[in-house]
Amino acid sequence: MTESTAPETTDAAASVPAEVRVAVLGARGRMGSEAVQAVRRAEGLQLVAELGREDSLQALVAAGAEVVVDLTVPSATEANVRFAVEHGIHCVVGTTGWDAERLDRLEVLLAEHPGVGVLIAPNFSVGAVLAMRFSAQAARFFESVEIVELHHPDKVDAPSGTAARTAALVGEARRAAGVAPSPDATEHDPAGARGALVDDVRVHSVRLRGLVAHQETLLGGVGEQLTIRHDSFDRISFMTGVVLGVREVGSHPGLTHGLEGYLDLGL
Ligand SMILES: NC(=O)C1=CN([C@@H]2O[C@H](COP(=O)(O)OP(=O)(O)OC[C@H]3O[C@@H](n4cnc5c(N)ncnc54)[C@H](O)[C@@H]3O)[C@@H](O)[C@H]2O)C=CC1
Ligand SMILES: O=C(O)C1=N[C@H](C(=O)O)C[C@H](O)C1
Repeated sequence: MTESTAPETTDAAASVPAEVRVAVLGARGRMGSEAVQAVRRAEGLQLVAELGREDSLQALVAAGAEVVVDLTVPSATEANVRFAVEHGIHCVVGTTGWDAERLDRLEVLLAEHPGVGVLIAPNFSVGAVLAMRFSAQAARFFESVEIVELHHPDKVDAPSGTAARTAALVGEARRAAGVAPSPDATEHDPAGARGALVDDVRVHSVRLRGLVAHQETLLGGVGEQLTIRHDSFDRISFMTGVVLGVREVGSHPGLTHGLEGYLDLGL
């Protein structure tokens, strides 16, 4: 654990714009270690704590964190966020596992703590956010839609949070437009070769050494196909979104689901 204690206010410090005090949870992981560097580089942000699995969440309070970035594991993220919200600390969450039930519980918690902001971002990359939005926009114009997500083999969850969110957005758009589920004559699939069904959309998960994070939305109509593909070749692609989230979350009380809540996509 690395942390610094909360500073005392002095008259001299009062004239200098305060830096946002940021803690990273999961700081030694693939994303967390990148986020630590991004926060260190970012103007106006001060890294006050880097916490790992063994560290007590009380260190967030001791360090005077104003914003916590959660990049841990699906089994830990809800308890982390609950602790932060209950202590008045804003949260920027990239960890997966935020299903509808968890989001509902979080909204109830946030209603009890007005003024605290939480961003749940299935993907911090601007390209991925756009790909999700484009997929939702296109969804009603095609008879068939399936999603293929491709990730590094050290990823512990499937389907990816991005794919689950894309499927939810696509499913919602198709239902709103009265479009039927994609046609599929499969009668016999004992091995589950047709993938997972998420919001009436088939999602296929590939795990392959050499990959980082990639996704295709395949949209099929009679005699044509549209493919919306996004590739993150490096985790640096997520850092603009992490820093934007940290800067914005304090100005957006309550729950924001998706980085697009802080972006003017003009769509
Ligand atoms: N929203 C986005 O743009 C992105 C989200 N992710 C998600 O972020 C999460 C982390 O991904 P990776 O960094 O690749 O995983 P990782 O396994 O490399 O890192 C997770 C880290 O969290 C630590 N950890 C586990 N429980 C903890 C706890 N209770 N408190 C503090 N630390 C704890 C682990 O020891 C590990 O160091 C995953 O859910 C992944 O899907 C990953 C990339 C981009
Ligand atoms: O584990 C990862 O690597 C990633 N996780 C997120 C997800 O599950 O969607 C975001 C991105 O795909 C990378």
